[in-house]
Amino acid sequence: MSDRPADRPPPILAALAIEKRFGPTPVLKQADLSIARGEIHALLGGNGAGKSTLIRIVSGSIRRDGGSIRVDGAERFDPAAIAVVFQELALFPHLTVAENIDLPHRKRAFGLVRHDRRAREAAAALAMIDEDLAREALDRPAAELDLHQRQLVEIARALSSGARLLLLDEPTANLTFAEAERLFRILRRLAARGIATLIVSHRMHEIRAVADVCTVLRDGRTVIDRQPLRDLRDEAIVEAMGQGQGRAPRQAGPPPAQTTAAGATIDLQAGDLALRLAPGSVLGLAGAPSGPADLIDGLIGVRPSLAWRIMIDGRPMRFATPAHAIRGGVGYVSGDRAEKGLLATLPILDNVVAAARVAGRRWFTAAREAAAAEDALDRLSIKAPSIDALPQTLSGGTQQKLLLARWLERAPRLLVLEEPTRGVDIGTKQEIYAVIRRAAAAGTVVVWWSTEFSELAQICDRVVAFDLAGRPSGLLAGSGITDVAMARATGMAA
Ligand SMILES: Nc1ncnc2c1ncn2[C@@H]1O[C@H](COP(=O)(O)OP(=O)(O)OP(=O)(O)O)[C@@H](O)[C@H]1O
Repeated sequence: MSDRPADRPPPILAALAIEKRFGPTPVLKQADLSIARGEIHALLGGNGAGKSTLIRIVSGSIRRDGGSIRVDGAERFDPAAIAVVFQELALFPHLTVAENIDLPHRKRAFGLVRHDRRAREAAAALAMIDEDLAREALDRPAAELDLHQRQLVEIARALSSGARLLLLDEPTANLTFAEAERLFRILRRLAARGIATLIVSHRMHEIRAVADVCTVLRDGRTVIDRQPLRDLRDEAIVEAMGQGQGRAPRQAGPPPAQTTAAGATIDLQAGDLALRLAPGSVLGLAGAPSGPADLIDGLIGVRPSLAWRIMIDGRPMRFATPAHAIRGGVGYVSGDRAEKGLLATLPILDNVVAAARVAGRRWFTAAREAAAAEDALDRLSIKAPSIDALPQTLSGGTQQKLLLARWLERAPRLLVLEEPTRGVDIGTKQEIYAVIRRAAAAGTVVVWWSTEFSELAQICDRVVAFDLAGRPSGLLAGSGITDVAMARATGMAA
């Protein structure tokens, strides 16, 4: 049946002709995914292409409607062989790291609990990943670890349960530059021991840095099936995703319809560092969250900044609440879409027009709101069944685009962006950059925090770097804004 040479082992995973529909909507249409032992495999595709759905099927968390899955050539396999490494909420915070690693064994245990042996096994699993972490963290509650460390503990748990394929869905979205590098080194080390990884990422430079081969999904179908990345140029991949030149994004759209007097000058001062943001400036913020978050909170009216004095048009900027800030011409795209961004119980329409309503103190739906929302969805290529659907039915990256869509029709005086491209696909990132450039051209001052240094380097005039303690540690400008300079100034160099 197979044309595989007899001496080559079967792939660790062969998922063939996978089909899935949600209600009447087909989401996976004969998708194939095949992963060899010990390879790092990138699963690529635009927002809503079906990547997360395929991962959920392969890991057994949802059922497929069609197709077959084999692990090591067998249809019956130990589900623990394939493990999803979640980013958050997968560890019990009050249990120690060792107990968390040990948890999956408990449900299988019979007879005496061999406590010391278990502890040794947990230590060995974590040491395989990071010896320092194994030495100092095993007896600490998981709650004390940072996100990156928790992710490593989860990998250790998967390995100690017998996983031979790790599934990582956008694992670097909340990591610093150095943490992402460290994760990749670990994945490569595991690959050398025969552990395969499937990684989903929209960051092409990361994919190139870590993965060997890729599979590309487009509209639920496999359009590139397990090709070595070195044989594929970026353009070919983007084209296969359906995001090449032919897609003609509506970048050069009309100027924003409801122009809030753009053209403010903002002065920022922290200690010796003073900078003036003239209308149309794009200021990047780089570094661990605490520094950028303090400045951002001050700018959007959440609470006065501890470190920064903020003036707008020569007067101290003090908004009592975020609603006041919106009315004062401040736009904000939160990086935490679940907590601070999306109105989860309200339809897409309300999410898109939320800013306009707060600014105009309107709370009812007008026909032109629906038209504006449709237009915003169209402009950011947002794939949604209708403007009446709830945001939860959208893919992760699509939800992110929804937050930005609010500001497409307005030209705020100041637009504050927190990781607006997190989880957003390559084609749409370019559209978002175009939106930022267009807002700046209309006189909006843009302040933009991103952990993806290469995008700050592409677009910003200046970048303030923050060190790991949250203090401003450098100001970069023009050609001085490089990945390396930012990594160094933020203390995130690998
Ligand atoms: N529970 C659900 N009900 C209805 N539709 C769903 C559900 N889950 C996913 N979908 C739809 O399935 C499609 C594929 O979503 P999926 O999350 O797999 O995409 P993705 O490729 O992972 O996207 P992203 O890159 O944005 O994370 C999307 O159009 C999404 O709206």
